[in-house]
Amino acid sequence: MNDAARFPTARETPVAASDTATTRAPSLRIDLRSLSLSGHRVLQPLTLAPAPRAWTAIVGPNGAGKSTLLRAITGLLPFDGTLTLDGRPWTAWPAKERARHVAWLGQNESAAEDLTAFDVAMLGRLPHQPWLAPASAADHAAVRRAMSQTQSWDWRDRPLGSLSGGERQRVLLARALAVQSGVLLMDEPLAHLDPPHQSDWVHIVRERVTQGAAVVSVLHELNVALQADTLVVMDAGRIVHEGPPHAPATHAALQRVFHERLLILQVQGRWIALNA
Ligand SMILES: Nc1ncnc2c1ncn2[C@@H]1O[C@H](COP(=O)(O)OP(=O)(O)OP(=O)(O)O)[C@@H](O)[C@H]1O
Repeated sequence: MNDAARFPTARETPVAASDTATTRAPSLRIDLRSLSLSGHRVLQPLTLAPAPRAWTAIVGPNGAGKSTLLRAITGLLPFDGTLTLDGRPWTAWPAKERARHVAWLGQNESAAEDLTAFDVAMLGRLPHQPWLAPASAADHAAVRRAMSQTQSWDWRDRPLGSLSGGERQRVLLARALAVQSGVLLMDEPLAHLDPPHQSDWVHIVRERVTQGAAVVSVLHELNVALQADTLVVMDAGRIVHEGPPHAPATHAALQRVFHERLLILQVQGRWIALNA
């Protein structure tokens, strides 16, 4: 029996009382003048302020600067400009408090391969735990909930290094969800996920957004990105368009940055992009 047969899908996961609680998304904002890596200017002037109760998808061609922007807005890369959380400079926040507000799932993240999947997901609770204190009942409940949502609870006792690419990604996603933060930033979260788990991911994002969170994801899967509330289209280190997925201007921007190599169609009420 596979794990999907033993565990409820994200859609079916029972909603615990704590999951219905409203999340307050602090306002995160980056005003960037420039960002250079190894002497090469990678990002041009831009501003991004992800809205609460909304899912923002960042899309664009390879090398456009999507991952760099996401790492900058997570405070992981120095740049010329300002980064604020609730109007207060990023660096003025105590790191632990900041980490309770903003959770991050990086691209191809490395993690301690010999830790169990459960312990990896529990790392998401560190910002909630006093120094050297054991995990609380609330920590256990948050981890169980996150691992059930991503259908990774089945492997909780297995070392991370023994999991397949998709299984590992679902554990790392559980770690980010377990933070229960108001802002959730994810770089290529669908990497290695099969189509049903991609759909589950969309459902999880929708649930977090309904609760009040601001979710930002860098995505190569345009068909998934077209389900977001807002698309941020990047090209050559710039944000060239920001708009809803149904807007003709958004479709035109996508066509421009992908050199008219797309067919953007509406099928059964949903926008999809085919390679042309
Ligand atoms: N350490 C580095 N030194 C110099 N240039 C870098 C460095 N890291 C990234 N770059 C360059 O910065 C640009 C933006 O990279 P980034 O990874 O942000 O793009 P991306 O839009 O996420 O691309 P992809 O879709 O291929 O993942 C690319 O041209 C890349 O080659």
